[in-house]
Amino acid sequence: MIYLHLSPGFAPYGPSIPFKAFTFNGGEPHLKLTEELTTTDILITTRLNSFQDVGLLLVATDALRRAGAERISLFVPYFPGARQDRVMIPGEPLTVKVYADLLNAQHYHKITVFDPHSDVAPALLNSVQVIDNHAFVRECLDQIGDCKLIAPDGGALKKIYKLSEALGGIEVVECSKRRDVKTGDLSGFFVSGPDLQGAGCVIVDDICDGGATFIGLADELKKHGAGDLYLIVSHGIFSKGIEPLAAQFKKVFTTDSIREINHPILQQISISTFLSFLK
Ligand SMILES: O=P(O)(O)OC[C@H]1O[C@H](OP(=O)(O)OP(=O)(O)O)[C@H](O)[C@@H]1O
Repeated sequence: MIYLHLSPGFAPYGPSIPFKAFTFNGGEPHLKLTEELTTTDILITTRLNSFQDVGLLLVATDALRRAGAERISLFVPYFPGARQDRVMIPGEPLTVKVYADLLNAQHYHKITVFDPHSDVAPALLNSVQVIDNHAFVRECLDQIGDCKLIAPDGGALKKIYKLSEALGGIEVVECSKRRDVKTGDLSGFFVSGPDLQGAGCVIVDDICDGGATFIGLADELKKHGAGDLYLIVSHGIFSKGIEPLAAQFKKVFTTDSIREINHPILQQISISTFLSFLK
């Protein structure tokens, strides 16, 4: 197997098939393979953060097939549109299915995703492989030490209990929040259970976007007597930057699945660390 690393600097497991990518003046993505393929078994790695990224992936897949590739797999750790996995308001799209249909139409041998937001994307994809967040969280906890695992909302409960079991039964504290369907605003953070008595607390979740979920919950955890607070998120969008999180958390851990970002309280662990199956 050889790799085609479509996102520069991302997931460099081995040398990439050489190519030149550029955008035409009209905005269309374009790509040209600059050497003949030495094998027909290819793994494409890419971030898919925009339709431009998807466009490049589709033309790259076509170029590979025309150059003789027979078995093409895809590694896309952050699956796009994953949070629009249900239609809450009439008139909205089911975005996760739009992306899944586009990728399924490419007939990839296997599509590998990392810690998807819900079961919906994996259920929609043909030949999918899901990598859970266990190895990633274990590596972060090795640096944090004793702590309680915080499940930020009802949607995270199933995953966090599985994680706790995989990590030897770390105590889970269940929390909840309310998100307004129309505005997306958050309210009503709730921490269950007795006073936390200064215990270190680690919120584990799949995505940090603006961070309101975690900042609101951090306030509530402190009111419940939490000690040092940590945040572990598989996919760091950080659309409002790290600074608001820095006021609440001693350290934030994430991967480079979406982008690279530098901040003194942020530790980014390369996604490639957890992908032994690719070697
Ligand atoms: O950083 P933020 O902007 O606060 O967003 C992060 C939160 O958003 C996602 O959940 P979401 O609220 O969409 O969960 P749901 O799918 O259960 O509604 C994600 O799993 C986080 O919990």
